[in-house]
Amino acid sequence: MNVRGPILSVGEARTVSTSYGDRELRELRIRPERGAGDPVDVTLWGDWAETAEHAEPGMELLVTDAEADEYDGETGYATTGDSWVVLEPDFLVDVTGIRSWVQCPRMYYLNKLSGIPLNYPVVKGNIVHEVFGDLLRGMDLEASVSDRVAEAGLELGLLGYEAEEVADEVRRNAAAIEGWLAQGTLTDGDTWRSEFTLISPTFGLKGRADALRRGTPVELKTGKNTNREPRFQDKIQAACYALMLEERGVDPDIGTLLYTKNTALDRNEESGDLAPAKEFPVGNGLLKFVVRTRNELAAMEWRGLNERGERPTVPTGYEADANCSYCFEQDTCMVVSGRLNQESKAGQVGTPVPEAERDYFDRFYTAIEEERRETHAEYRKLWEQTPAERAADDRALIDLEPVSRTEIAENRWELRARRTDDAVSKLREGDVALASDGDPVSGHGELGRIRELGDEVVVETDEPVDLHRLDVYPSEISVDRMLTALHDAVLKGDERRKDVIFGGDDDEVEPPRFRDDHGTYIDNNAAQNEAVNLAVTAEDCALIHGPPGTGKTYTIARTIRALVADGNRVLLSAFTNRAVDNALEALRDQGFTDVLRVGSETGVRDDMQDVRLVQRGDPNRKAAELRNAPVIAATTAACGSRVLRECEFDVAVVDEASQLTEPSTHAAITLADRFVLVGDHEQLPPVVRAENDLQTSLFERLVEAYPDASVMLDRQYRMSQRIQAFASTEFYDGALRPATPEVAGRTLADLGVDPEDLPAELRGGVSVVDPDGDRDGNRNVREAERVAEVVDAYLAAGVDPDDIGVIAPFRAQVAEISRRTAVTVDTVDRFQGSSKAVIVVSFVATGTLAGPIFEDHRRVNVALTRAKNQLTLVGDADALSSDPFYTRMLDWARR
Ligand SMILES: Nc1ncnc2c1ncn2[C@@H]1O[C@H](COP(=O)(O)OP(=O)(O)OP(=O)(O)O)[C@@H](O)[C@H]1O
Repeated sequence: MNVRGPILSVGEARTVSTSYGDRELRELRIRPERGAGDPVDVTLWGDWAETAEHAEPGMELLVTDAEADEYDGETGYATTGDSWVVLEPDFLVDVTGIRSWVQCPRMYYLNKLSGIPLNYPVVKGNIVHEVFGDLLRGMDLEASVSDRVAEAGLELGLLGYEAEEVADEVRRNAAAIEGWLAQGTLTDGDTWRSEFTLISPTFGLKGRADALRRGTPVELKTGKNTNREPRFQDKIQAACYALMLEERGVDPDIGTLLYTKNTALDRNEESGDLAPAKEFPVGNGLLKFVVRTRNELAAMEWRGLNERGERPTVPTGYEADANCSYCFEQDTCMVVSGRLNQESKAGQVGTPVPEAERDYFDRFYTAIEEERRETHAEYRKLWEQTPAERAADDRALIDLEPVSRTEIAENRWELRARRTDDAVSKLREGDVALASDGDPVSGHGELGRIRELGDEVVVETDEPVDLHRLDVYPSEISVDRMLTALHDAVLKGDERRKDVIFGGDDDEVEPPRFRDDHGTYIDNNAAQNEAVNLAVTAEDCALIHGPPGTGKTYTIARTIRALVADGNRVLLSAFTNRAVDNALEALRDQGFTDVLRVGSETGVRDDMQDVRLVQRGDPNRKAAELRNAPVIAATTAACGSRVLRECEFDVAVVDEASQLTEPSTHAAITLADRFVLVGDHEQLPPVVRAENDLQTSLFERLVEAYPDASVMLDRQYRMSQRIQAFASTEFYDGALRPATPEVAGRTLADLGVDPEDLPAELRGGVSVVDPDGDRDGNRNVREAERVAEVVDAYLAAGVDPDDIGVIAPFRAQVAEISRRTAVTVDTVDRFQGSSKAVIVVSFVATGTLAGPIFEDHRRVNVALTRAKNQLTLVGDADALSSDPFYTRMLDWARR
């Protein structure tokens, strides 16, 4: 049986004599049934006693195949020969993390902080891996090499490599693979799968195996190893995959390491074992070692968050017996130790960063790790929820019927499947999701990008899957990128800028500075002109606060033109692809076209594909394209990629900055000398799961700290006077006004509608409809029907369907309404940044206002400021009047 629960206490190590001789043991007291049961003792025998050394009260313990024993009338549990002991099973460790941990725990920490840099061994390694996959799929070696080298054109170019020299080297590495594949090591009966994603709920592990051969793991290493045995850390990596395969009921007794550089040497050389493939037995002892190592790592991560000392616990390097003088990471290790004043075996160089910066680093390091835990909790739902529960939770589309799997350009696969119901989900076109054969955890799952989400679902993946189910994928990549951005901001950032952002060590922080030369850039809007001036003259940073429809995008485009005219190279970034593309469109409208868009084909809007940087091609040409563009446009997520981390800019202009966490903002602004943040902290805040410092954007903090460095755009080009009044008073101190009389006077009549054709309650610019019905969970069916009737009335009066939008607080209600109308229905989050002539808002609440409807007032602000001509609120007036804010809203709407 399995025993699982939080640890209450950890006993001392003891040695007892048994019939098998002396044995170590350690007792832990835990609360079983995940904390719900009465405390029991669990005895960890033998090597598992070592895991108990890392255990602490509060951590979660899992013992599989435990046996129950009675002692003094109390039931206790003990490990058996079949048991696995897992600490913090909910913490998902990546296999590559375990690999670096066994080399040196500090290396694990450094890799986490600095991410994967752009260097030749990494890029070449990737190419060889891709070629390996191609060879397994039966592709011709030459065709694969030239194809894969071309695909890496941009990265190679940035590193100063020519295609031919790389192709030669890859060919030599690939020859080892091909030779091995042909050697007869493989019989016809060999079944292969390349690139296989594995997740382990029991062991708290995840990773992607290079290949599986007859169910056993094969790992490819682009190095040389002339020893008989595979390298220890390489074995551990393969053993991790073996462990995860074992959990799926396969029993992989061997692992294979393929060292591709081995045949690059003369095969007749006497010294060393030059066979590229090295097999090793995967015994139970090795698997247990892997689990104990993972436990050690998970325990360190737990202490980092739960032992609140002065600084988070991080590895020092003394945990391992690695020799620092042989380590490639020695310099990095010493610099990080020196700058952050961390203890480390390698020693320290340099002077520590100021106290305020170290505190900032520690505070955000912890906040990001908390967010990682929340991401893992999302992950867990993949196996803790049944498919039906996940579908009901909007996290998966299930019961898809596969239609086709087609190999398409760039070695990708197009998977098509038919939907068998009209269920809604959080999934959207352009999202990365987990495509699977129905079971993403123990079946076959691949990450892919959603291309279409109609009656047919179309997903693009690297490997083919029978598409039966599509799940929201709780990626850790944004967490990882926040960490590297934090690292870069604190360790590499410019001193003056760091003073502005982190406050320096003095109480007296010198505010951002500006040059003193005012110009006229926009002549019909004083605040916009002031904003461009701030941005152009900023020596550190400028902050542009733009309420709804005030011309943020227009101002950004004008700013970028002015900056480029002054000889600056500009990075244009935003939280979403949509905002990046909107800004590019505004630039185009203003006659400026010299931009390069960095992003994936599916992420970038169709009409911006012509300026998208295609990474495939001649290295020199590709690198020059990136280096010479005066304006580069990419999402902040892309700014954390290894390609953009290599780029430098004079100015970074970041839109939607109020929706970005501080570390995500750093990802863009550390690439530039100066920065301009544009946003509105009265609209949607950063989307994070943890409740901590990540919830406040850098934009908001700086606007409050440096009011003189910010300007608020106060003329809006969207809403009629009637519609904007409430938002202006509630959120912008009454300062928001319509930009022109034409905007102020917008009505339904502008849409060619005769108001007389509408019921009285649907006219007048702003109106309220009070439906009957009851809230049932997150939906109100009667209200959904009423909303559909309202929409029909507008359609009948002649409003174009494209001019109407419906906003609801919950996806369940969005689904109810969508079933009843063909116009766009969505949640607030999906509506931010867009507008419609007519907006209908469904509030769902009935009776009392139990539970948040639009979670916070900033969401209501977004909902109420999307309409240009007519805004109709549908909601239970009694419920709404129970809250002062909504009472004021009703008063305004009924005026
Ligand atoms: N100074 C201006 N003169 C004329 N038109 C303008 C000016 N500023 C903005 N506009 C127009 O107003 C409309 C809204 O501007 P824009 O899209 O830039 O607003 P936004 O603040 O980015 O909107 P959102 O709140 O959706 O982010 C656009 O059609 C734009 O061309």
